[in-house]
Amino acid sequence: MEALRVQVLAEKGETSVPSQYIQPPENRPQRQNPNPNANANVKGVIPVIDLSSRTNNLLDELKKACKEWGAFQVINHRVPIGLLDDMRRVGRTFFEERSMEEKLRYSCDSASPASEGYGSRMLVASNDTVLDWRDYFDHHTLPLSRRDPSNWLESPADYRKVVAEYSEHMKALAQELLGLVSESLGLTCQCIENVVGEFYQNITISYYPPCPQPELTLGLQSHSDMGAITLLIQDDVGGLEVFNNGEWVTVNPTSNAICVILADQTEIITNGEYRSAEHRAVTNAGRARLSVATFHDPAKTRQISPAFHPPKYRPVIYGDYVSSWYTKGPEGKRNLDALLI
Ligand SMILES: O=C(O)CCC(=O)C(=O)O
Ligand SMILES: [Fe+2]
Repeated sequence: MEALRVQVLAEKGETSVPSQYIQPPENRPQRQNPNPNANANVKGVIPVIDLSSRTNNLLDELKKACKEWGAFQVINHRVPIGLLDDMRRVGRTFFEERSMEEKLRYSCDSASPASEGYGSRMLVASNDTVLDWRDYFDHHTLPLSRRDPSNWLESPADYRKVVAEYSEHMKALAQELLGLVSESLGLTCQCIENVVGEFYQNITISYYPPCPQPELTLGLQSHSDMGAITLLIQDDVGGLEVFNNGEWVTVNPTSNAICVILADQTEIITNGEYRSAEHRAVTNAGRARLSVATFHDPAKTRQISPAFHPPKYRPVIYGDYVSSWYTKGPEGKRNLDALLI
């Protein structure tokens, strides 16, 4: 069980998924509307923000996106597109070009949550949670004191260099975005970053093998991210969905865009002015999908509290928040709601 990876199941060529992967009916993805245009009229489209437009409009657009969605895509973000492609390329070689024996040498410690390496289960705790149709490789990238590139792949030859460069660019973009988010609320540019403190950054490559029963499964169950801000890139397959206005809306895969997902600590710091985005990944029967999520979190010892008065959330030590998330599971947003005053 420990070593079980979704990719192994997928490669067996079964026509049905094991029962642990079957979602209860209320969580199953809706069947796609056969007419995509009909969908577009009803559903919103996740906002796309051009970061090169340094006008007042930018802050207005950002404010609207954060308020209505808690997620948006950015373009013209100054992260080299070649680096996004490189990150996808080196990540894909791990899943598609290494033998299972080789891959398992990088297994994460399944007994401790969020440990670095190759894994499949987001949660350690209970036996009765439905499993995600996903494998992943997690890298601890920042602060440098927790970075040990010897835990990362050695090949392709540029793997570690790409991850290190990608980490740096994502950190800079996360800082820029938290600055803009702060300003859009009339706070000083540094405000949110000052509450978060030094970034604890993880880069997680997720790999969703084709699934024989996509209508019964989820690649990743509905959740909001725990930390401050997540920056995500995906390939051209698509599968990331954001919950908005009672509906699950697909984030269009755009190879040069970066998807920004506000996470729970940003909701607390903004005193609920901006909500963290509930999102999930759906599977498909045809093609494997790859995404790379870069999480920016506070230190476990950091106390997070709202930057506005009167506060609507109780202060929380980030490490306590994480423990409760791993114990209770991410379903809905009950960890965050528990802090509401
Ligand atoms: O693969 C995706 O698109 C979603 C990944 C994600 O939400 C996560 O790792 O927290
Ligand atoms: Fe997420």
